[in-house]
Amino acid sequence: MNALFKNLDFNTNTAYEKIIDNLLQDGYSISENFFSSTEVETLRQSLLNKHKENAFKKAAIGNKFDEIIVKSIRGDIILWMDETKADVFEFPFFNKINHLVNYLNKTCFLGILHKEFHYALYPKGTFYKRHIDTFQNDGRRKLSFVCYLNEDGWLEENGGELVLYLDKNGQEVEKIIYPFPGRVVIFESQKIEHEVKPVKTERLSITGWLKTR
Ligand SMILES: O=C(O)CCC(=O)C(=O)O
Ligand SMILES: [Fe+2]
Repeated sequence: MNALFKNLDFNTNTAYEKIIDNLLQDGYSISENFFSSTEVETLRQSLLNKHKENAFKKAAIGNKFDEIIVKSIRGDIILWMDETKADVFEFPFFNKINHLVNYLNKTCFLGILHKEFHYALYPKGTFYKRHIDTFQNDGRRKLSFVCYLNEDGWLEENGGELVLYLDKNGQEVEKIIYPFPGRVVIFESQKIEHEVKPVKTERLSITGWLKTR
């Protein structure tokens, strides 16, 4: 085997292959149990601990250096994560993300070089109006990633569904996705408009972006 192919030698991961197939076909993918219930529980605790320390800020429209708060557009509060300071709560999260990113880079030549993630908490009554993630003048965002950290037994009536606006042969189709714990949604940042419907119960998540150079 020559050096190039040796580098590409790795085990096929069926869950990741499904994500890739779905992304190529539909522009989005939904994975159930991407994170185990223990991992979700740990990350939820991490989020809630940091929230208790008042570390969360009102989310902004614009990138993280450009904080114009527009409540009529989004009402979540967020905290950017710092991988270099990841603690025992966050370590398994970044491990899994890096594993996925390596796989995507090896199999799809996506060239993901950067990533950014934040915790998000949507208090009761808040929402995030229809938008596209690259409106925040960050064209490097390739894939958007959301994982839900709500408690087991989250009900559809709690609201806060993510709606993806898809194009099916020139017709707009809505894909409704409930924020069930452990569920991960990945979609093409530059293509898919989406919104978070008003929540009736506090809604917890981590949102992030896989970015090219
Ligand atoms: O939490 C979600 O389901 C999506 C959040 C979102 O669209 C964003 O933060 O840009
Ligand atoms: Fe978004």
